[in-house]
Amino acid sequence: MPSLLTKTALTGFALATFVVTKFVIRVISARLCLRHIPGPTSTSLLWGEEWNLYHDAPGSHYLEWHQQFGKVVKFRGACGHQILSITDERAVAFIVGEDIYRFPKPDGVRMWFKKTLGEGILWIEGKEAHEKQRRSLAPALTPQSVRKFTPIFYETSAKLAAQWTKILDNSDSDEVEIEVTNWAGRFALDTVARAAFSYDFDLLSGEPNALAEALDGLTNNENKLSSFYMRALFWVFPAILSIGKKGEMIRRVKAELGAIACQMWRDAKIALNAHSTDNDRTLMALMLKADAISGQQLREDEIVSQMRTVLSAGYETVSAIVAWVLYELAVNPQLQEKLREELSSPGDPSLDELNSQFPILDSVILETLRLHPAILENHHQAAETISVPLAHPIPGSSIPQLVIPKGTVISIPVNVLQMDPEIWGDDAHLFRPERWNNPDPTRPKLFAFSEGPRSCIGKKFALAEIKALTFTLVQQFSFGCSREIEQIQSFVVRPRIKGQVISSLPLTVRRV
Ligand code: HEM
Repeated sequence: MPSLLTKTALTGFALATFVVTKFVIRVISARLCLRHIPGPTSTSLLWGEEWNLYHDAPGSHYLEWHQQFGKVVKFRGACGHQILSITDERAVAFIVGEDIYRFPKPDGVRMWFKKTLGEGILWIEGKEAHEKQRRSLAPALTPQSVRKFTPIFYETSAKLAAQWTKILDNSDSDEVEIEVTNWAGRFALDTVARAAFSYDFDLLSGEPNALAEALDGLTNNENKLSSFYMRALFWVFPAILSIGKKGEMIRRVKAELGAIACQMWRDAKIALNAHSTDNDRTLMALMLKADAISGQQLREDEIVSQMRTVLSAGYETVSAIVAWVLYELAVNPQLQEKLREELSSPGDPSLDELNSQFPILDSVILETLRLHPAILENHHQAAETISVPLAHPIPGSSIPQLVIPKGTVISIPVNVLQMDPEIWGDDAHLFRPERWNNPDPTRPKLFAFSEGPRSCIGKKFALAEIKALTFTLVQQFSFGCSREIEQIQSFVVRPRIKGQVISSLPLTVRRV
């Protein structure tokens, strides 16, 4: 008679064999299903293409592959897992459109958001749960709400300009070199925190701030080996996000941001209960008000996760785009002069004026978003085996469809979509804001904010604050660049001096 121990061991063994067999069958059938998809041969058994994707110019391999293999490309990630890179316009519209909930974020990406921000809108999946969170955030980011935040955008812009004036005043020269990415980050975090819940990190006073440094350290990879391991492996082993120094940093930032958000939530709640209208200018108060009206009543932890998410989503992206706008103006002096002429009207324009009266400003920002998308890849994972329609059949086939097996990770490379010569012309790789004058209405839109039900909910907020800052800075300063600058892949795509490790953008700044 087998003992209880033997029985348990046999059951365990049978279970493990079942799980492993199921996994192997799934991997083999996925491989068979995708065997006709072209792509590069793997350069590393262990890392697949991750090493090259991480270390070479951001997005450069996606550009090469799609030029060579067409609009659907298969490549390997770490530990042999298969990734599909898709730029076919019909397939992309299908994946990010109404079917988005069948293509959730990959497990590793969700784990990252959960660990750093909590169970907010960037983490949540499922139509009903996501729509609930989106509905509660939406009233705080409507054009009317953004109008209420516009004075904050000008105040933080003026603070930044005052700091640069001080630097110039303290210099013997009428031209100084300023490291712009650091100031852009301070501007973006101060702005979003003030708009979100009237919290002033006061980073624009120029003093060091431990939380801001931790937040930056969390996502600024700066090509460290540890950041590479994390990026390469979290797809297959999401638990890697809990270990080591980075894991510790993740926990600390989450706790500190949570403490601030908690306090602000309580203050906003007191103001709401007292029917005070003073607080109506913050994103959190607008959210609470909308919830009270709808009777939805979000819990404290839900609101706190959402506030962390808003801070994080609105910080790095805006900071990167501000840096790239100033860089493009610095290396295009004639355009910078034309823009200065356009922005020469006195006083701060209203939001409506900012959005309607400055076509050069508009085109500079759109062209920057096109050539320097902050979020380079939009990642998804097929929740089930799904047949996706294609505009262009896979080479060698006539079937305008692609069957994507359950579990396959999908990457939509934004730079390839936004630099496709068939759409943007032979000069697609050049910064040419004029292409936005009278654009062809049939031309696909930018993908920098994504599209569909999960597209960026803060787009109008982001555009307004970037416009207000550009307006303020270009009126007061002129910019030049004497260094060779390249892109570096961090959480977002940042600038750095060519050949250096750390992200930075030193620009020469003068008063006008
Ligand atoms: C230039 C600046 C910005 C860019 C380029 C940008 C880009 C994006 C992109 C590409 C997504 C989709 C992400 C995905 O599908 O994985 C996204 C989502 C999101 N963004 Fe932004 N963003 C910017 C600024 C902001 C700001 C300022 C806020 C808040 C005030 C914000 C809040 C959000 C939120 C909450 C989501 C999640 C939406 C959802 O899942 O329904 N973003 N953003």
